[in-house]
Order: sequence, then C-alpha cells, then structure tokens
Amino acid sequence: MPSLLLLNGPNLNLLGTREPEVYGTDTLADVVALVESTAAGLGFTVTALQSNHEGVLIDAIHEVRGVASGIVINPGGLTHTSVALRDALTGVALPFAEVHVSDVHARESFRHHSYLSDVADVVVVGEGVPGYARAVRELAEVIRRA
Ligand SMILES: O=C1C[C@@](O)(C(=O)O)C[C@@H](O)[C@@H]1O
Repeated sequence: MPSLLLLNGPNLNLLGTREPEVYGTDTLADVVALVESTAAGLGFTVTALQSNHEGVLIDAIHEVRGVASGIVINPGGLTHTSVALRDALTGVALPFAEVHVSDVHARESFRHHSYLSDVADVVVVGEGVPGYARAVRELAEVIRRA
C-alpha cells in the first residue's frame, strides 16, 4: 500500500498541554490517530515521527525519498527559520503538505513567514488538529492527479 510520512517538529510532543488557548487540548497521539484513520480511508499507510531536532527531521525526509508517496509536516518553529528543512523537502521532490494548528498569520509577525509555504503542495493553517485531516485529503488528491 502507498505510504505517507507524518512529521511533527519541535515542541509538538507537548500538544494538548502546551498553551492550550493557542493549540487546543488534542494531543500528538490524537494527531497521529486522525492522520492514520484519514489516510487509511484513502488507501495510504502512515509512518509518524516527532522530533525536537532539525537534523532528525531532515534524515527522516531523506529516508523516504523514492519510498513514500508524500509528506505531511508541521515543522513547528522551524517553519520560520529553516532553509535546511526546505531544501530537504525540495531535494527529495515528494509532494508535501504543511500544517499549522494555530493561525500563524494572526500571531506575532515573526510567524508570518514560512520557508516552506511557497514550495508546499498544500498549506493548512489555523484549523486546529482537524487541519491535519484536510491536509491528508488534499495531499492524497495531489498524489492521485500526479
Ligand atoms: O510550534 C509551533 C506550532 C505551529 O507550527 C502550529 O502548529 O501552529 C506554529 C509555529 O509558529 C509554532 O512555532
């Protein structure tokens, strides 16, 4: 069965307890379960990884080159800082969806710029944890059309 890589970056392991007024109370386990069930309904298996380390995320992206059909990523704070993460995603040339739980555009100005959005196939911002399900559905459609 075709597969998707689900990546969550720094601090997303704290989802559910971290700033619940911003990120809500759903946990990372809830995110993984939602992505797995949404993907399964569309015929994809999911490999999920959360890391607080940029290089671990980059290595995981390299490892699915030619293997996975696409990547769903919430890069956390690396969104706003990491050229290297962007280069990894463009380097493996897999379609990917960028997800943010919070509405980054309604927050501090340093969150308004993403190093990924202009090369992402799908961007979902500010829809809470359910936004991951939309990202999977839209990414699956991109993959289907390719
Ligand atoms: O860690 C995060 C989470 C986030 O990616 C989100 O899901 O809303 C938004 C980022 O600005 C922040 O650094």
